[in-house]
Amino acid sequence: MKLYRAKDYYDMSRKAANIISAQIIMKPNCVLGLATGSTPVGAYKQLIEWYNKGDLDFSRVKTANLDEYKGLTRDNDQSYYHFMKQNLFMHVNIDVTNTHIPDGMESDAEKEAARYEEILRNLGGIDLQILGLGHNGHIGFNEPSDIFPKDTHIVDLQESTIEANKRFFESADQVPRQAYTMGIGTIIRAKKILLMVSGEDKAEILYNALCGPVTPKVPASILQLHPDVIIVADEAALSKWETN
Ligand SMILES: N[C@@H]1[C@@H](O)[C@H](O)[C@@H](COP(=O)(O)O)O[C@@H]1O
Repeated sequence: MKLYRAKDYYDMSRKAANIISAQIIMKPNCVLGLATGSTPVGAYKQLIEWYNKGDLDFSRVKTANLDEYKGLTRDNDQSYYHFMKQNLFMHVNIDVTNTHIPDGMESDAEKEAARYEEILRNLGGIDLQILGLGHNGHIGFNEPSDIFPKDTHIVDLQESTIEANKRFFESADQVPRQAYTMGIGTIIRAKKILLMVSGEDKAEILYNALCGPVTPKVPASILQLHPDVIIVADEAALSKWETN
């Protein structure tokens, strides 16, 4: 596990974008596992800037997103499909047929989970998986549980996640109660993982995830067992680390 300390959110974003760019430059047809949420937005912005300068080419890059809310149409401005379009895809030369996101409108959960796992298999595995960290230790939408879910599946979102994500919606009532997410097994099959963490509100969970026991009660703790994890966290997110 490699830990890169960043000064603040901006510095974290640039460091993470450097790691993503290196992946694209070294393997132009790489498969990127993408994340949503506020954490990776700055890194995506930086990638767009480098693309506009002619430094990056996304034409052969393939992507697979971690998760999607169940019941939101693609054009709903809170869907992760919409998020990816707005924050990255529409600004770079990526081929949309090379981008994959679970279909939130598929009501048959087993069918959607199987379809998404097959897509991931056909892509030949994820070269670099980008992750953010939920306040309860979730990665993707894998909520604290008694087991580490293996494959893509449907989840009931926990109250704390609904509460954390309501800032993107008009009210908590509008936050979907379920989502499709890659499983923990799906995530750790990625060859390399980049975990981005920013802010003091994530300090305690980051510390527990990386220094506490490996347990499905803290889903991100599984990362301790992955052979190639890079963490880019800012000083605020590392504050608990320093006092222990
Ligand atoms: N499903 C997403 C995760 O993929 C994300 O990493 C996490 C943290 O979000 P944020 O970066 O906004 O703190 O919560 C969301 O619920």
